[in-house]
Amino acid sequence: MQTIATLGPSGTYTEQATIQFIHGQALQHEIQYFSSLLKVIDAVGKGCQLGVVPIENFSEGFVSPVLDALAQAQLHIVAEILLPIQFSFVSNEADFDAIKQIYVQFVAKNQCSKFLSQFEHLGMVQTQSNMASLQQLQNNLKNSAAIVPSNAVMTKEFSSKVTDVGDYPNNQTRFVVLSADKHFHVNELTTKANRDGYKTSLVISSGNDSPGALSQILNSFAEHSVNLLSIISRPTCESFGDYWFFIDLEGAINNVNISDAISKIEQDHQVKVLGSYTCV
Ligand SMILES: O=C(O)C(=O)C[C@]1(C(=O)O)C=C[C@@H](O)C=C1
Repeated sequence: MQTIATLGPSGTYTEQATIQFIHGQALQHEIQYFSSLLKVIDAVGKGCQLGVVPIENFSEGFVSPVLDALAQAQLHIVAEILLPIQFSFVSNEADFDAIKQIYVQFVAKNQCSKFLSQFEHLGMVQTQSNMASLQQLQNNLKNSAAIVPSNAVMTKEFSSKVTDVGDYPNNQTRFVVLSADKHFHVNELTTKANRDGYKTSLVISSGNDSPGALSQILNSFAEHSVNLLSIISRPTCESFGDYWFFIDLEGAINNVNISDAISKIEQDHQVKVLGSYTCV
């Protein structure tokens, strides 16, 4: 049976996105759990045919370790999934003064920064996944608390529960489905393709540091009437001043304006197409 890699233990938002994808596409894939997002990415095309990872949170921005891994990996984004995210704070200490440590996933931490600011003086134990935060709390209940997905805990499981501790009420995270095979078929009849349209994600190397390098890239898109949805830079970690530009464009790669703009940019820069996909 084919497998799809996701972030474990079971109960993460990434698993929820994975299940939504499997059901929406009527796939028979078995879910395989990994303890970190990098391990999920690493498994795609090796043990697992597909993988799902979060790429951007509505307030926190892009998930940097995922971008960095995608710049290097030979993988393709074949679909995107958007999920509402809500966190709760749970503990068996009724008195908050008794809490000495809080387990929280590294991306979730910044999505709950206002609520967590009252515990600034405490040790935050950063975890790799929201369900790892819950498991660590269950293994070490005394003087501890955790930030967990609201739907992961029963109402009476902990004596203290504060629901909806995120900074923004309409918090959302965007997840991407990765495949080693760029022709992996996503069934568009079951997608919202017609409503939301295609998006194309690129990684462009900044190349030789020269005046106007970035504006040259942006001008190529403007000249071809291509709408940019987002742009973010990440260090390549090869030398100072060397960056990857991650760019999301509105439209599919087979749109002639997009392919012409990319061909022009390729004259001076290395361009990698991460994928052309819709929200499913
Ligand atoms: O899937 C989960 O529950 C995770 O722990 C991962 C993750 C992420 O890294 O973005 C997923 C969604 C939320 O934005 C916070 C955490």
